[in-house]
Order: sequence, then C-alpha cells, then structure tokens
Amino acid sequence: MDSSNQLNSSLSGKNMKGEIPSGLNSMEALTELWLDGNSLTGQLPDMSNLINLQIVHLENNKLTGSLPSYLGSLPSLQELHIENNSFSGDIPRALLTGKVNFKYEDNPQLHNGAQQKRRFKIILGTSIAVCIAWRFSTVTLIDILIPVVSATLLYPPGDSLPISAKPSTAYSIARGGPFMDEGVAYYISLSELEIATEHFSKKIGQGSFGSVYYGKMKDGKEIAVKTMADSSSHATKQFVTEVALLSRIHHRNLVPLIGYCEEEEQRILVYEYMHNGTLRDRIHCSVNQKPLDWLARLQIAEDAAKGLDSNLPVVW
Ligand SMILES: Nc1ncnc2c1ncn2[C@@H]1O[C@H](COP(=O)(O)OP(=O)(O)OP(=O)(O)O)[C@@H](O)[C@H]1O
Repeated sequence: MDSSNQLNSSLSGKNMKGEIPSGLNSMEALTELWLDGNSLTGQLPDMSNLINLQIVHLENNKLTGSLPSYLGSLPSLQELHIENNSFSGDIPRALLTGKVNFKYEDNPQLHNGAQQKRRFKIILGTSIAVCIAWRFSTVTLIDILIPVVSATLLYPPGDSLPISAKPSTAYSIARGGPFMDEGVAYYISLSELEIATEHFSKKIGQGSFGSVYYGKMKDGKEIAVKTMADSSSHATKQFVTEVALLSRIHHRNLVPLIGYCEEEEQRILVYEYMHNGTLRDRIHCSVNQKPLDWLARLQIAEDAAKGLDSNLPVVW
C-alpha cells in the first residue's frame, strides 16, 4: 500500500485453493495482483472495474476458461503473466500488440489467433497448389470442392472478431468523492455523559488518549466515550485538532465523532460505538469469529488506505 491510495496484493505461493473471488472487481484501487504459484481453479472473475491494475501474475495455477477481451483494454495494464494454467480459446488481440508484457506459455488449449491465421494462410496456399495440380489431371469433384475449401479457410472457425473500440461501461461510472457533507460533532454535557455511561462504569478499552467507556444515549444510540487522561499541551493540541477535524470530516472509513465535552478539567471525545471489535482482534482471529479470508483482508487494507487518503490531514 502506498501514499497515493494504491493497493497491491502479494499472495504468491500461499498454497491457496478454490476460485478467485468475484468481489475482486470492487477493489478499484488495486494496482498489483500477485496470485502466482497457488492451486487456484475456475475461471477468471470479472475484473473490468480494475482500471488501476498494472501488474497481474496468475502463472502456475489451475485456472481455466477463456481470456475476456476487456483484459486488453484495461487502461493501466502493463504486465500479465498466465503461464502454466489451463486457459482455453483465443487470446484477445490487444494483448498481443506488445503494449502489455504478456506471457502465456504452457496453456495447451490457448490459441494465438494471429499465428493461427498465418497457419491457415499456409494451408490455403498449399491447398490451392494441390487443387491446381489435381485440376490439370482430373475433372472429378474439384469444381465443387474448391469453393468450399476456400470459404472454410478464409473464415476459419473460432477466429475472434476485432475488439470493439468502445470502452467498458465500468470506466465511465461516475464516482462520488470521499467526503460526506453531513453531521457536525456537538457539545455533550458531562452530566449527560455520566448518565449515558452509568458513571463511566463499563470500560471497554485503553488507548494513548486515555480510557474508553461504553455508553448509551437517551435516544438509544450506542457510544464509545474516550476520556483524556493526559493534560499536557501535546494532548490538549491533539484533543482540539481531533474535535476540529473530525467535526468537519465525515468519511465512510473513519469512525464518526458524535460529540465532545470539555468540563471540570475533563476532556472527552464521543464516538459512534463499533460493534465488531478492533481490527487487530479480527485480523489475529482473537474474537470468536470465523477467520477472515484473504479477500476480506485485502478489502480492509483498501478501506484503511482510503481512510488515510492523502487528501485527509492525519492526527498521529
Ligand atoms: N468507537 C469505538 N467503538 C468501540 N470500541 C472502541 C471505539 N473506540 C475505541 N474503542 C476501544 O477502545 C480501545 C482504545 O481505543 P483508542 O482509539 O483510544 O486507542 P487505540 O486506537 O487503540 O490506540 P491509540 O490511542 O494509540 O490510537 C480500542 O482498542 C477499542 O477496544
């Protein structure tokens, strides 16, 4: 993951089995996909939305099916390696122009349309020569056979149609910006917070800012209340910056700040309560939940990267 909101997945040689999940297509920030040296099966999922994809390594798997023609039109694609799989059908011509570093050896059922055409031309030449020689020696079925053979050779079955210049509709989908212009953190009185947290009785965590408590507002909204233990100038600055920034910035990948409190030497931040535990717990499977699959982990990395997008000032 780099600072320019890019994501690459390096899952080479991880002994992965099964199909490449179709959810991959929603990871538009993906720039590199390394899945080589696994035991992946099935067809390629739709990847037509991955307009930032530059490098794809799928070699040494058990993938089947044909190569979709949009692959040759992915605007950022520079490298595509699919050697030693079981792909079949014709290779999209756009992948053979040299623009993409394309490696496809050891896919016995995969055909290079251009080479196949040359082979047909040679066969056509030979057939005509044989026919002419035969024509001079006999007048049996030749008059019928020549038009049939020519027609078959000029339009070989399976020769792919020219690729449409029309771009995939996926590229033209308008996407909204990362900011949502709604909600501003508001002031919550200490007495209100004491009621909501039952006098700060349910501690749910501890961070560098201070202790975090569970609470429930009068309207039933569940909250995480961060109390500031440190009264140093650095902590004060952090508090002021966090309130100022998070009041303005709402992003679907950032926990929403609901309100704040500054009373009787107390500095408190009130966030929306997140039910699914911490990311750390989920990643390390320390909660009683099913382990996350690699796609979910990749999605989390992408969402975290979006939250840290360079357009947002970050408080460390
Ligand atoms: N919005 C929330 N919903 C549910 N639990 C939360 C929430 N915010 C914090 N917690 C709990 O409180 C703990 C401490 O959170 P906090 O954000 O203060 O620190 P941190 O992110 O763990 O570390 P740091 O203070 O260094 O950023 C978390 O690990 C989590 O268990």
